[in-house]
Amino acid sequence: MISLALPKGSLERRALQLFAAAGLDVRRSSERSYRGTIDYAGMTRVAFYKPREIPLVVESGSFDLGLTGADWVEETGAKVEVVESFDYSRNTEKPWRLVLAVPADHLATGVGDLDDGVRVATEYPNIGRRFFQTAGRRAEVIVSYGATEAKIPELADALVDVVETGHSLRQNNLRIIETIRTCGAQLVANPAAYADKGKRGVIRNVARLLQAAWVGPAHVLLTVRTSAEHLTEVARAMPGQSWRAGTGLTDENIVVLQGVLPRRDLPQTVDVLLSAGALDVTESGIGILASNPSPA
Ligand SMILES: Nc1ncnc2c1ncn2[C@@H]1O[C@H](COP(=O)(O)OP(=O)(O)OP(=O)(O)O)[C@@H](O)[C@H]1O
Ligand SMILES: O=P(O)(O)OC[C@H]1O[C@H](OP(=O)(O)OP(=O)(O)O)[C@H](O)[C@@H]1O
Repeated sequence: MISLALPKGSLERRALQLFAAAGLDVRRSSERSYRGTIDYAGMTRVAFYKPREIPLVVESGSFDLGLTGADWVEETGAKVEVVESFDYSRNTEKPWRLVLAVPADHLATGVGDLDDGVRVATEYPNIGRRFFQTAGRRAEVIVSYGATEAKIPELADALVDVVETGHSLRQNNLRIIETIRTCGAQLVANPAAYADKGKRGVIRNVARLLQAAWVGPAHVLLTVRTSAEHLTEVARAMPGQSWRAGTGLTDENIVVLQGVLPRRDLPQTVDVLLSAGALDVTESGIGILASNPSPA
């Protein structure tokens, strides 16, 4: 029922990990195969495309759903529904940026310091032009097909490009003077498919599974044992999303509590629980964390 375009290249490895973590393993004969399958009811066709093409093939209806970069959604101006966002980049679990950069020894500290007619190399001519228009500066946009840093100084004076770690800019002696926007990976849907009741259901379920697999590992499950005597204080120290899991195997006086909390809060919460009188605290990793927005 649903066809899916997955990103080839920079966004591919983490996309495949995320789909696998959600139980939506993508099977294909080899990494060079651009067709795959996902064993999930309603997912009929899976293909790999360049992220820059995905917004357009989703807009046209060639695919119902696609995972691409927010930069290409904006650059193409494709009419698609953004269903979910995931802030990862090629190498990190953080969003990347589109920036304006100049040679390190340039005196400019912002776009306003660049001369009218400045030559700007970019793979994002629409975003680049709009940025200069909004800044009230006239720029000559030079379309680049990659290795954009190399265009300076022969073809361009500045560039608008993707920055993740900043390594490429440093290696080419360039310096950021403006951040144009931050970008993450986006799950986008064809508007007609999203309006169709059956397809929308599958799209929403896939998005929910991916989101659950995205947030799950950032959380932990705590299992806490306490004596009935310390229950009130220990329960108070439990995370917001907690429940009573049972009593001790042989000792009715032992209460077992469980709760979910962000992994970053773990050290502090363990300290507080033990100080409140907990007998022990066990932490387990979480794969999927799925919940209804408003539980009954
Ligand atoms: N470190 C990074 N370098 C390049 N692109 C990145 C990085 N992190 C995230 N991205 C995003 O990955 C996507 C790359 O898509 P694009 O269609 O431009 O393919 P590409 O230029 O051939 O690059 P690649 O094949 O390496 O993915 C873009 O949305 C881009 O912003
Ligand atoms: O900040 P960084 O971590 O260095 O990542 C950003 C760099 O990676 C991308 O280039 P890519 O390797 O995809 O080659 P390309 O320039 O030919 O697109 C992008 O165009 C930047 O050059």
